[in-house]
Amino acid sequence: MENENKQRTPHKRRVRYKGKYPKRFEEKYKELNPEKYQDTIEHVIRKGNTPAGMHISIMVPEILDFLQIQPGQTGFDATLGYGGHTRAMLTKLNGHGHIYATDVDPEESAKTRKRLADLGFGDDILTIRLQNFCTIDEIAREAGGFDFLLADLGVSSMQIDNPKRGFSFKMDGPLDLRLNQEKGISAAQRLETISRDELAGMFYENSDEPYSDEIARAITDYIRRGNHVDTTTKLHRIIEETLSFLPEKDRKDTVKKTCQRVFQALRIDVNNEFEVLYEFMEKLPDALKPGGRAAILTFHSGEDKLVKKALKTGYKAGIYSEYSKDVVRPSAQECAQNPRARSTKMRWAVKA
Ligand SMILES: C[S@@+](CC[C@H](N)C(=O)[O-])C[C@H]1O[C@@H](n2cnc3c(N)ncnc32)[C@H](O)[C@@H]1O
Repeated sequence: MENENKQRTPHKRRVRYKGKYPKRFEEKYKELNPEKYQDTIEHVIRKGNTPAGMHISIMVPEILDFLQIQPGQTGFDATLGYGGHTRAMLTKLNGHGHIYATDVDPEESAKTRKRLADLGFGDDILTIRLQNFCTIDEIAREAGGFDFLLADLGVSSMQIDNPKRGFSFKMDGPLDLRLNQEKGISAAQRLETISRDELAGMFYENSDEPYSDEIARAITDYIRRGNHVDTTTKLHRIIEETLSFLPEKDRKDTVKKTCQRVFQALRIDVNNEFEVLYEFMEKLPDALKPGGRAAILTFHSGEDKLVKKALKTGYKAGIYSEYSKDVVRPSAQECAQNPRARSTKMRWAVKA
């Protein structure tokens, strides 16, 4: 009875705990300032993640071991990115020699140029060009040929993690996928004009997508009804709906893998990745000095097949004295620490 007489206090809902880590890319103020918040960065890396605005370079010891860089040599880093490999190679030069580096991303390469200059790697030892690596012949002419060369293909973590670039289906953003947002057309624009058959062919040829036809049909039907596939979320949803016929137990995983393949196929297309890689591999032998060493990291089977074939053909023609008959893979420990290393394959060749 006593209880009934007690005045009821209205139940107050507890405020939901939002967690102490910022979740949105723009809020990651500590991670986005790696030089300032070193301990936060180390903590994120120890947990097996890549801090926002940063890229963890892959297979650094294996690359350095193969390239055998000596002070006084001239090298080429075809894919500057965050500059981690460039920095490691510069350190091997010990203040003597020169590295030329290219990247097509104006936003990230400007940041990397500053970061490396702040570390003491200025124009005297490092030349950075906002240029496609398929112009390797021009740069080799200027440099007088290369003793060592690295190409770490694909995209950097900074590009993947920045929702404004549209590389990841996991974050909402414009469906762009260009490495240089100042040139060419975005993936969204490409989808506006491409035919259904060509789109299905693109998904199949660039990424071996098993549901190429179904997804191409769903996208082109959606556009024909007057809609635009202009965000990562819209494309993700279309893929999800297209695969809704799958048994529930397999669906989530298949949708994820399909998204990865479809986004990759579009990225390859809007950046002409196979065309420029083919041109680069054709020009590579003439860019190397006799005895010059080249290492190439690939991240999917299309790239790897192209690189493997070019090196094998060059070896058979006597252009290379040695080449990697088997791929070199990152260690299990590296893959555990950096999951983005898992799909990496390294191939190499030595100019005769
Ligand atoms: C995997 S990241 C390189 C990361 C770098 N090795 C590091 O340690 O930070 C690949 C980079 O290559 C650039 N890239 C891709 N294709 C290119 C091309 N055809 N020409 C020049 N740069 C390219 C991308 O913009 C990206 O910055």
